[in-house]
Amino acid sequence: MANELKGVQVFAPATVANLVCGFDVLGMALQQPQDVMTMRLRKEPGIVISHADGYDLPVEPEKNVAGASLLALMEEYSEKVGFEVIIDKRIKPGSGLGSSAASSAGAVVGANYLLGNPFSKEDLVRFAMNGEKVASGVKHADNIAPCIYGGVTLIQSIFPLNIVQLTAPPMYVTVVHPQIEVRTSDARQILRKEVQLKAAIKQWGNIAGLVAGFLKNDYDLIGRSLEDVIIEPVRSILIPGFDEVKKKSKEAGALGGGISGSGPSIFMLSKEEYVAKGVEDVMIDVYTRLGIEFKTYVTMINYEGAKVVSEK
Ligand SMILES: Nc1ncnc2c1ncn2[C@@H]1O[C@H](COP(=O)(O)OP(=O)(O)O)[C@@H](O)[C@H]1O
Ligand SMILES: N[C@@H](CCOP(=O)(O)O)C(=O)O
Repeated sequence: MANELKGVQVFAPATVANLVCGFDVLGMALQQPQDVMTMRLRKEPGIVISHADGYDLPVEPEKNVAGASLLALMEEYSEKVGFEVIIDKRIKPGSGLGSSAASSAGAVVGANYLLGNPFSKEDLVRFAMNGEKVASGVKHADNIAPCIYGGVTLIQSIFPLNIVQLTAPPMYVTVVHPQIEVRTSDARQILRKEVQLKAAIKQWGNIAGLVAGFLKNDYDLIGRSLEDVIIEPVRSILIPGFDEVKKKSKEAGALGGGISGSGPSIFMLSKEEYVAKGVEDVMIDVYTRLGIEFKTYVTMINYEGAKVVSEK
């Protein structure tokens, strides 16, 4: 039964997908930045979307990732319903911080709450994957899953969907977002479709090592496993300053890191806050010298995920 609520405000976190070696299967939710969405039930069926963020994004439901996700949810809901969605994006589209996932996930989390929570988190991931299809042409779940579940997630299988929520020790995440746009669809287009067996062996060893490091709270193992021999060599050429940021961040004590999602954002993991702040200084120095506009964040893993923060 739908809640007799006027409306809700939803926070949906940025996410770091891939986590270096786990292309399309690993992802982590961040405490900052977050998208803010205001949603309410409409008496008439249908979806009305507006943006309060100045981004020139489509508002036709089937062209906006939030709308596409809500359409999937409405198809499975037992009654005809309608939603109004006001999106205030704090995660810039094309950032590599799961902008499309935040809008998709926030929309279905808010809708589910307004309907009295009839759907499971796994259902919500399935619905929100329709938003990723609009954004990048592919129904990947490695941003959506951590955005909805929080923390760190593993997509063991996409079809059928099997999400494994991992434990992970507290870590600082330093992010630099060079203000250039790298669309996920483009960053997928340039990838080779086949890999060498030698590279595959190294990659799946790193994925297993990274997952084991998270589960064992083993920071050294996490650091040693943050290596990508398949995707990063191809995509890093799209990101000016990448190699220098990576090298100098490690020298500053970071555990490791790499491209956030499909880029251009770069993330680095650190055990201590002072190291995370030193890594931020490295990032500021590199992009100031390159003369490229950028934003930085020093944040932590968000163990909660997208949530309704207030009722209107
Ligand atoms: N509500 C929305 N939020 C973010 N992106 C959207 C939204 N609706 C449509 N899009 C499209 O999705 C693309 C952003 O997806 P993507 O390139 O994956 O960015 P990110 O890497 O930040 O997730 C943009 O090009 C934009 O046109
Ligand atoms: N696995 C995807 C992740 C895209 O993340 P985003 O934050 O750039 O949307 C990919 O690498 O293509």
